[in-house]
Amino acid sequence: MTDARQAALDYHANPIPGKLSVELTKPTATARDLSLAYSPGVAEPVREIARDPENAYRYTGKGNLVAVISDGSAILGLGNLGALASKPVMEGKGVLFKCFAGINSVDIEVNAESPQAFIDTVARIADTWGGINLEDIKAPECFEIEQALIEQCNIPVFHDDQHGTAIVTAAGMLNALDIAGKRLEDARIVCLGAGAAAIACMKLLVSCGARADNLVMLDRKGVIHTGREDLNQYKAMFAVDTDKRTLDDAIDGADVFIGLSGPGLMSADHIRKMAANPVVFACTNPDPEIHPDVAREARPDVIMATGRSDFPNQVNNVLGFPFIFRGALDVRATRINEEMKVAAVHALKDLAREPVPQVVLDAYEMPSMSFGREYIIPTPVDVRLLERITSAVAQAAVDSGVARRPYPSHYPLKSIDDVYGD
Ligand SMILES: NC(=O)C1=CN([C@@H]2O[C@H](COP(=O)(O)OP(=O)(O)OC[C@H]3O[C@@H](n4cnc5c(N)ncnc54)[C@H](OP(=O)(O)O)[C@@H]3O)[C@@H](O)[C@H]2O)C=CC1
Ligand SMILES: CC(=O)C(=O)O
Ligand SMILES: [Mg+2]
Repeated sequence: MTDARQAALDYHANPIPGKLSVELTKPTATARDLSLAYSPGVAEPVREIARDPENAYRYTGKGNLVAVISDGSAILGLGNLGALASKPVMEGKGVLFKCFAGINSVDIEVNAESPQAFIDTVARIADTWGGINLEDIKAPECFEIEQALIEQCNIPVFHDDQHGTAIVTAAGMLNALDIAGKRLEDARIVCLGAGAAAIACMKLLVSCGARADNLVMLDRKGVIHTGREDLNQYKAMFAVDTDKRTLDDAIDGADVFIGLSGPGLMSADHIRKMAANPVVFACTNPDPEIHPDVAREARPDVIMATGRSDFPNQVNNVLGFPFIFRGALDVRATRINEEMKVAAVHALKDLAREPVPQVVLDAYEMPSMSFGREYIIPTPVDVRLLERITSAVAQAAVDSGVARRPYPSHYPLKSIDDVYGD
């Protein structure tokens, strides 16, 4: 067993199994405490919530509680390994919710025999939460599942692999192309993968200015072109009239490669065929489409990102979902709409251009970091993400009419200790 593998297993096993626990927020030491926390006192908030369901936000943890729900059908880039095997990732998302945005979460792994069974299961427990983060559910089922749950729930339902990934990818891409001296409108883009993350990323890039006819998407069978008869409706939106059939064909002269597919699928020869200053986002986790060292050796002019924490430029939805949910919860948004997503893109993109605080340099053991090839996007430990993205998302929710509460008077948030306000 490698040292890294053993270290990861030890981290999860010791000193107690798992990465999350539940904490108490009220005193429980005395008979009086217990009579308030449980019988008879607990009956009072029960009656209040039965009278008006909105009181659940006042008397329970609902307003700061997000369910992280998966069926384990697309766990990272590891594939369909089943609901239970997804639990370490879902606990991990809970860790990130808590440490970066002060949000409590519960992970729920659902064994569902069909998308409808999954939808029914989640819809029946939806009132418990302030929001629902769907995670690692494969395409195309994820699209139907998310849409149905958005329609059935009056809390935000957000498939992180789609929208969290798209927001972070768009922010990183706008910055990377700027550094490369190119415009999104002109960029020739190749996207390897045509699933949850890829479809959502390409949709958002198009709405940010990328031209659909400059974009080639590939799945396991190759280029998605208009001559194919095996395309589902989501892939068909990206079918182009082209004689290119393989990654080798498509990558020739491309400005951008985005990998949301599987490990090791891009070669040094592929990257050598790209245009000057190629932008390569090899975002499959844990092992990217091409290792950054291989990419840099083949193309010293590459602007390279991965989904991992151990290389520069981590393009990963961790930069999005904790802060997006924070903003949505704090204005009690009924949904996370396009305006909120676009606001998050710009907040994230703009923050990368500001000086990096010493605490971030210390966390990354770097003498310096500044906007450029090796720093196209902020790091997840940057506490300013909490301030900037959360404020932008909350404001967009208010402006677009999906907020049920006004813009929070305790914003901007400077730390997770401030999330409950005064
Ligand atoms: N960095 C980040 O923040 C994120 C990264 N990801 C990564 O993106 C990847 C996809 O996740 P997700 O979209 O949720 O999963 P899905 O199962 O929805 O989609 C996977 C897609 O990858 C394609 N694919 C798989 N193997 C190959 C191959 N050999 N050649 C071409 N295409 C291939 C599949 O093709 P087909 O349709 O033919 O089956 C499918 O379109 C994962 O590796 C995941 O780790 C996902 C979310 C966030
Ligand atoms: C980061 C993430 O959500 C994924 O790889 O699936
Ligand atoms: Mg995921």
